[in-house]
Amino acid sequence: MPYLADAQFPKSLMFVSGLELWQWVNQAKTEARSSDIPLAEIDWLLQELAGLDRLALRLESFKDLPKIELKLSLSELAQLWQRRLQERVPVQYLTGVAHWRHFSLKVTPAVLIPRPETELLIDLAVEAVKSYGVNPKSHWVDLGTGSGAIAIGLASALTNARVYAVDCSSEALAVARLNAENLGLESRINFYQGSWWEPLAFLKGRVSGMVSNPPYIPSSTVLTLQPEVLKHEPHLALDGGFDGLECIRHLVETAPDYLESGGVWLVEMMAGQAEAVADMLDSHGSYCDVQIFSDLAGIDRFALAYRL
Ligand SMILES: C[S@@+](CC[C@H](N)C(=O)[O-])C[C@H]1O[C@@H](n2cnc3c(N)ncnc32)[C@H](O)[C@@H]1O
Repeated sequence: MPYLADAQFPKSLMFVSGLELWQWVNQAKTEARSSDIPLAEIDWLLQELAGLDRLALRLESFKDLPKIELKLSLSELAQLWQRRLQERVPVQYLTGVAHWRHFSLKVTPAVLIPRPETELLIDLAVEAVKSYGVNPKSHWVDLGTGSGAIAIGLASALTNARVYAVDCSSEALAVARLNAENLGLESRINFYQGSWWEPLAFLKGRVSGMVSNPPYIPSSTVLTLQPEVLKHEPHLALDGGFDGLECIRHLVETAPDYLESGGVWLVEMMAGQAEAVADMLDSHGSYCDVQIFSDLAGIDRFALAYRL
């Protein structure tokens, strides 16, 4: 069976009894425990595919329902679950949906599954606008947009901004465009295929904010990642070259040509990279007020600076 996201949903929905589904859930929980997969992932599957809410899943109250609508048959659900167990396919690729901030985003294996820590980039951008008087109205860019998560977050939070989203992958851009359309934000975001700033020459000197979650994992570390990431997420989204910093270094070098004075440079990075990134920004000569912010786990995760 392909990813659910690739499959056509059947024209008529499938029905199972609450008891049948509950029995399947119990078996799936046993399998999850022995495969070291969080039990919450079964809930995610059923929230998407059976329309059950978290409370019904936690209290198992769905067990008493005479019939539950599924988006696929019970045997297809079991097949999807086997792909999770055996091939270690992330559940978001199986359902085709990832929840990020208050958005439901389509995801396919062409895009990185947007991570919870990345959500904070939007708050940092909003804070920069409020506290440092960065222009909220003009041009903001999301370089390496993937699913479009950051561009969508910026367009939604900075209601007067125009957002320019770039990715070198045409497949990723197709997903990002669809997400923007589904959320009614397509008129606020322009999408470009190309490498980093290269398609945005017309914005030189006029950008208020650059936000990016570039590939930042050292090439040799990529090969050691858990199978969910290594086997299923796009390497183009992960591999940051020999020291993991190749893309970030490029963004430090190139952004000054595009940012207006006072414009913000904001990037996500990996644990252990903060000092090197702060040094690059400090020693470049085009930035001021270099700051490092941590994520909710206390890891130094974001670097922010302003164009002099
Ligand atoms: C870590 S992912 C981030 C995706 C998304 N912004 C997010 O935060 O979930 C990095 C993205 O950068 C893109 N990318 C890699 N090299 C690039 C390049 N030279 N120019 C533009 N985008 C690039 C990848 O295709 C991928 O979508």
